[in-house]
Amino acid sequence: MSAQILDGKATAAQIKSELKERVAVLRERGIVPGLGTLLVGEDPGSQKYVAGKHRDCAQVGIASIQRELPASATQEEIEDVVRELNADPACTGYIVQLPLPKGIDENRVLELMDPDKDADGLHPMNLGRLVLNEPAPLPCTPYGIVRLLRQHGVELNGAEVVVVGRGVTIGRPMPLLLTRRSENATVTQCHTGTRDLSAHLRRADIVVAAAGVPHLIKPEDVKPGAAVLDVGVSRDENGKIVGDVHPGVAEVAGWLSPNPGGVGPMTRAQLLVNVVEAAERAAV
Ligand SMILES: Nc1nc2c(c(=O)[nH]1)N[C@@H](CN(C=O)c1ccc(C(=O)N[C@@H](CCC(=O)O)C(=O)O)cc1)CN2
Repeated sequence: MSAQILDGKATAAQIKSELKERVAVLRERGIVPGLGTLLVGEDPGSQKYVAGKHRDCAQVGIASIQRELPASATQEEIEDVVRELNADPACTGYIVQLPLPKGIDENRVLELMDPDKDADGLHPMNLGRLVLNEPAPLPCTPYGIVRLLRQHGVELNGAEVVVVGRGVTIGRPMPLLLTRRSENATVTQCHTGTRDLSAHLRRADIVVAAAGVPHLIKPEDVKPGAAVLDVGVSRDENGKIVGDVHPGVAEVAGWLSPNPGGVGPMTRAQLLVNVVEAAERAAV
């Protein structure tokens, strides 16, 4: 038996069509939501993701503000653009595409952002609000995953979830989201220091694989019927995506998110949700 597909492309398309209507309502009131992006360097993956975000904006009627700096940009040059986006009234929300080049203090850049314009939910103030259970823009990939699971009827309430990874965009915030009362899952966070990863994985009803290690999750590690989300992105010699999940997992899992076509489009859709919600909040 083959796993059911957690179709991120289709779910994201549905979210975008709802957002298009909400943006139209805002525009009728003279409010134009605008997403800013700051891309530093020439990483082809990051360039592709940013281009995708602006394509999505065009589809739903959100204005685009694109800022780019070379990989040689200094901390000060990057921070100057952040200050500019903070002050730009046309930019109602923005993101700094991560990772930033080596030698740049990413946390200092994130901290300098206006938390009210943080479309990624990664500003320390907004991550703190998530910890405190206060309203805040939610980190895009983790909330995209929650919506993808809900859309496909995967039960979160009481589920045993294993998150593999501890990065700032997914691994750290994912357990915070899943353990809220509204999701009510039990989460084990695993990482490169976990002694017996397979033992944890075999107990999981849901696996979120965000380690960036090609084919880390093997069929024999997965409980039959589990939902498996492949979030890892490595590239082969032709630039093709290789996920964290071995293709054989499709024969064991109950649900599987393809990669590409699973969590990536949901990350982008959730970004638009954050931009629209911020514009709606500001309009009241
Ligand atoms: N500021 C941020 N930086 C990064 C984030 C983030 O949420 N905020 N997450 C990742 C990259 N990311 C978003 O920026 C992202 C990853 C993947 C996709 C996507 O649509 N992927 C497609 C495949 C595209 C391809 O062929 O390469 C898919 O999965 O179908 C969008 C956004 C790190 N940085």
